[in-house]
Amino acid sequence: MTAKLIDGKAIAQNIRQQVATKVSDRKAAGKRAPGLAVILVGTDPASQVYVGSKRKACEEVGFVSKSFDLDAETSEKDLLALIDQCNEDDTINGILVQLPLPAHIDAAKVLERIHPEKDVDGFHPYNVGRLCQRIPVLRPCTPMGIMTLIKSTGVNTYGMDAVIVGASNIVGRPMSLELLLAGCTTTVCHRFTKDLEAKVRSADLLVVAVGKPGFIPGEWIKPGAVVIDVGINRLDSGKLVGDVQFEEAAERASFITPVPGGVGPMTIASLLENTLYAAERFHDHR
Ligand SMILES: Nc1nc(=O)c2c([nH]1)NC[C@@H]1CN(c3ccc(C(=O)N[C@@H](CCC(=O)O)C(=O)O)cc3)C=[N+]21
Repeated sequence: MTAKLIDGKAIAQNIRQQVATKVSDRKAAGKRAPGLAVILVGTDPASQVYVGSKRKACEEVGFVSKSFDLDAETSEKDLLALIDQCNEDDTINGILVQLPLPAHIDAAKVLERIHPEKDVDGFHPYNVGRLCQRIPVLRPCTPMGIMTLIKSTGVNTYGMDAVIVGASNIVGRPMSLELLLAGCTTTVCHRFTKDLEAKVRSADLLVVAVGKPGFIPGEWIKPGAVVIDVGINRLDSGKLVGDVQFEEAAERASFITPVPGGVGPMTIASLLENTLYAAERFHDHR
């Protein structure tokens, strides 16, 4: 392997430590600990694991985490009422509704109900629009964490050709806005893209978020490229792998993220940063 590994786990741990220090300083100054409401609808085992690690991370840095576990049949109306209640609650600085939601609930409607100042996932159209117009406030957590990883490499992103594979609302689209803001020329690929191979081969910076194990062959990586793998796929063997064929890609890339221990831990670190930011910027008088 010739690429340098980007150690997301260590970088995330460092951010968590910095957030914890700021929280204890706030407490010493007589201010309230930031509060995060974590709302889970249903009992999807993967969602339960992710929500559990977010709650644990909150407590580790000294936040107050408020858990709302609703059963899978909860109506949209009841969920909206809970969000209204969290919007009103001065002890809550951030609201996270774990996705995916059950099919009978309109997720876009739910996310729009969260007050933009408490939208620590950065999914509200207001916050996406702010990022689009180069005046970000609360930024979507996974792309924000990826920007922190890219900065850690010291590479200059200005003028890079960036290719993003996957055009979801939670990763691919906001990722393209972040990279545009960082001076890249960005191409977003999706299921209708012609000649994906040629586009990937042209990438100085590649971000892959499709959720298919080994979807990008390692030979497609341009020598010296920076490779960010957002996929987390569990194989039947129990092994976790990304969307990029790691060993082959690592022979060609200059920097590459591992799975696990790459992008995943950064998503949670960004959530903590956003919650602290919301508390300081919008609710500091409390
Ligand atoms: N409203 C909302 N916000 C989210 O941020 C959100 C969501 N819904 N729904 C589900 C996805 C998934 N997600 C992850 C967070 C951390 C890891 C993580 O820490 N992964 C570790 C461990 C992987 C493992 O062992 O499973 C790693 O990659 O090293 C992964 C995935 C946040 N999500």
